[in-house]
Amino acid sequence: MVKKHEMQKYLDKAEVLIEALPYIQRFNRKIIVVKYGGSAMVDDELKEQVIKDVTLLKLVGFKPIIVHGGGKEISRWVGKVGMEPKFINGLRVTDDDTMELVEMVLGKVNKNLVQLVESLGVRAIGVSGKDGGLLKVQKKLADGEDIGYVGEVTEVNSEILNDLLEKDFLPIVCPIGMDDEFNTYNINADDAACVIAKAMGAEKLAFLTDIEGVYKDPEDPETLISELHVREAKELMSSGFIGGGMLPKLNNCIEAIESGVSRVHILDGRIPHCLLLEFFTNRGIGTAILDDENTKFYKGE
Ligand SMILES: Nc1ncnc2c1ncn2[C@@H]1O[C@H](COP(=O)(O)OP(=O)(O)O)[C@@H](O)[C@H]1O
Ligand SMILES: CC(=O)N[C@@H](CCC(=O)OP(=O)(O)O)C(=O)O
Repeated sequence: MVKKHEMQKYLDKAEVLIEALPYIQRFNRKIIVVKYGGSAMVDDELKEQVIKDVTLLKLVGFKPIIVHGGGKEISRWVGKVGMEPKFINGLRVTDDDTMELVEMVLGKVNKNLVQLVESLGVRAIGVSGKDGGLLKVQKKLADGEDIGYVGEVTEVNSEILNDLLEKDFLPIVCPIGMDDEFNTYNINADDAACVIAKAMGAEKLAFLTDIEGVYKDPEDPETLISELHVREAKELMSSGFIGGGMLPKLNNCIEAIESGVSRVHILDGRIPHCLLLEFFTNRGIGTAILDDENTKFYKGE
């Protein structure tokens, strides 16, 4: 029996569940792409919380697909073997040796995520973009410069992911692909998440990262932007205040919105259960990227 003085606690829990109801209805059977990267990946406790959130999304009837990164872990291993990690415009310069390391590290990250999801009682399948020709690529240049085995996705074989979802698996995608000659390429995980969200007709694309969201000025935490229209995002990209890994991320947000993904969000993966907070409460967190025509408030619709 619930004691009288404990009743409020239980009522509060009931309130939280009721608040989630419209969101559960809205995203029921909808495809949600979660790009998982940044430091939320290197902290074991946070990692477990993120994976628990995604499995919960699956169990309440959404169709999540995880696309993971692992850039920090790759750089750690690149350093371990005595090489220096190098990036241009947020993309890793990838020579033969680096490519080998990237594939080894991302393969390990992929299976570790599969293991975590399986341990929570949800069936997961880890695939690399090589499997079944999931991600076909061509060489990607950075400002016209050749940066090695870095791929730009030219084709997504969405049939594989649709089949996995159909059979109720949670697909976990590793951002590696092959070109027409079957050479292996390293794909920025934000790029991979964006093309997959587009090809799968995802309702929502959420980028989990290691910062609160997009800042107008990254030196000033007061300038966090909670709602960013595509037009403003493009202006911001040319302002010089967007740098490093935020460049491909914001570019992909714009690309996803312009290709019809309804909801695109950058979330702080360091906040425990940020995905649940974003999906199931009235309070938006992080930065929502919005269509220019969307004049309504993101969470107030
Ligand atoms: N204007 C900006 N607002 C937010 N982050 C920015 C901005 N400019 C550069 N960044 C950097 O982008 C990083 C996020 O990109 P990245 O490290 O590639 O994340 P992930 O590994 O999650 O893909 C932040 O940690 C921050 O250092
Ligand atoms: C071409 C390129 O830059 N590939 C990325 C792939 C991993 C990644 O994107 O990881 P995060 O999302 O955790 O940064 C890299 O080698 O770091």
